[in-house]
Amino acid sequence: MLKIGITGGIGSGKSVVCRLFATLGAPVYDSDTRAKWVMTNDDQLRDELRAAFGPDTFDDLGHLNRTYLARVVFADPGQLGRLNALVHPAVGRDFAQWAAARQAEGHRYILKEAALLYESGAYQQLDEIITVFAPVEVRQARILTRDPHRTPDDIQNIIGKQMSEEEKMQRANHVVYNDDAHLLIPQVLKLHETYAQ
Ligand SMILES: CC(C)(COP(=O)(O)OP(=O)(O)OC[C@H]1O[C@@H](n2cnc3c(N)ncnc32)[C@H](O)[C@@H]1O)[C@@H](O)C(=O)NCCC(=O)NCCS
Ligand SMILES: Nc1ncnc2c1ncn2[C@@H]1O[C@H](COP(=O)(O)OP(=O)(O)OP(=O)(O)O)[C@@H](O)[C@H]1O
Repeated sequence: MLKIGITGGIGSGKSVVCRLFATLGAPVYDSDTRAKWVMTNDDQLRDELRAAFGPDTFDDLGHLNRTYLARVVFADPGQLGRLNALVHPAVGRDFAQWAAARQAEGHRYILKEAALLYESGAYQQLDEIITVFAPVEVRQARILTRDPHRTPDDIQNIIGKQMSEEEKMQRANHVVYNDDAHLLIPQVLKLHETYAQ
C-alpha cells in the first residue's frame, strides 16, 4: 500500500484536492482534524498542553480553545515550537495506527493531508508527496472568504511560519496546480490512475 502525503500552504486547496481523491475511493487522513482530536482525547497530551499553555487551553466543557491557542502560538515562534514538539509525535503515532488499519482493509493507496508535512518530519513516514500550489494572492482571497475571523495580517503571519511554496514544490514528487489557469479534476484523475493500478 502506497502512503501519499498532500501538502501546501494555508488555503492552497489541500482539502478540496483530498475530497476529489476521496470520491475516487481513497482513504484520507486529515492531520489538522486528527491533531485536534488527539489534543482533546489523549489524556497525557492534554495534561502536557495544559502545563505548557495554561488553564485557558481547554474550556469548561473540555473543548480545545483554538482561538486562545492560535493567538498564543502564532504570535511567538518559541510557543509554536513547543506546541509542535508536543503535538506532532502524537499525530505521527495516530497516523501509523490508522494506516495499518487501512492496509488491513486492502487499499492500494492512502493519503495524508497536512500543511506541515516537511516541517513536522511526517514526510519520512510517506512514499510520495504531492504539493498543492496556488498563488499567494489567490490563497489570501479564498481564506478571507472561508475564515471570516482571520485578517489579512493573521494570514500573512501564518504563511510566514510555513515553508515557502517554492521549496515545497521542489521537494515534492508531484505538483497539483490549483490556480485559476488549471482544472483540478484531470490532474487528480491522472495521479489516481497511477496509484490505483
Ligand atoms: C493552533 C491551533 C489550535 C489553531 O487552530 P485554528 O482552528 O485557529 O486554525 P487551523 O488549525 O485551521 O490552522 C490554520 C492554518 O494554520 C496553519 N497551521 C496550523 N498549525 C500550524 C503550525 N503548527 N505551524 C504553522 N502553521 C500552522 C495551517 O495551514 C492551517 O490551515 C491549531 O492550528 C493547532 O492545533 N495546531 C497545532 C497542530 C498542527 O501542527 N497542525 C497542523 C498539521 S499536523
Ligand atoms: N479551485 C478552486 N476554486 C475556488 N475555490 C477554491 C478552489 N480551491 C479551493 N477553494 C476554496 O478555497 C478555500 C481553501 O481551500 P482548502 O480549504 O481546500 O485549502 P487547504 O489547503 O486545505 O487550507 P488549510 O491549510 O487552511 O486547511 C476553501 O474555502 C475552498 O473551498
